[in-house]
Amino acid sequence: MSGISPPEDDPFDFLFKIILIGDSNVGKTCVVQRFQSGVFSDKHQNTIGVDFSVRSLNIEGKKVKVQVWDTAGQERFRTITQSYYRSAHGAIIAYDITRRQTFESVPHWIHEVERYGAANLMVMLIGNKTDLAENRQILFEEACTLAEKFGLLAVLETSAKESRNIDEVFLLMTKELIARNTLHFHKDGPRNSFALDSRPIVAAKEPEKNCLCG
Ligand SMILES: Nc1nc2c(ncn2[C@@H]2O[C@H](COP(=O)(O)OP(=O)(O)OP(=O)(O)O)[C@@H](O)[C@H]2O)c(=O)[nH]1
Repeated sequence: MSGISPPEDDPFDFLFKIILIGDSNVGKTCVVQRFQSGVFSDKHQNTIGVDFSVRSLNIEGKKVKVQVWDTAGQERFRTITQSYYRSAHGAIIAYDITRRQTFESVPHWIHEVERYGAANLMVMLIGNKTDLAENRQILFEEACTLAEKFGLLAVLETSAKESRNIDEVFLLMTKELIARNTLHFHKDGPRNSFALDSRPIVAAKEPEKNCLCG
């Protein structure tokens, strides 16, 4: 476990905790590293327990602090990682588009979230490693069907290696969290406001690889 708490004198309008879960080796740590510092490393080291990182975003004039909890996918750390679900506002479940087994685990991760997370925890699905498209085993449409079945917020396909859709994942989640936490700003309700606000962000880079559910 590593990381530091954000300084208390660093002001922000919103603080959101997002937990990243999914099978081992799907690329969770690489996604977080790409989001936090813009780098990708081929050197692989399995996460031990949970790693913490933070990044500040400016969204529509609001300073948003995003804390990301990168969890170990390995079974032996399950008890530790489960204890982090409760305080999360959002969960991102990751699978590897080149390994069907990691996609078949997604319902298991959804059940974990339902079991250990808060009742209103927002859940998104990401299919990582799109740079390995020639080895693809899961169609994007399959992921959308699954996400709709379980009422997830959205599905995005990403590549930590090629920096595809990484910021978009966190922006999408964060914007929805802001919308849900500022209901009084949105006379049409959070869902409508969110759809209007967030679609262009995702569509800008990978129009065919995002699906907003619900
Ligand atoms: N080609 C490709 N490889 C990736 C990508 N993201 C991660 N990898 C590789 O996949 C392997 C696993 O990445 P990690 O980020 O450590 O996986 P993890 O899901 O955090 O694994 P655990 O810590 O065990 O849960 C590493 O060898 C990475 O270099 C990607 O977008 N494309």
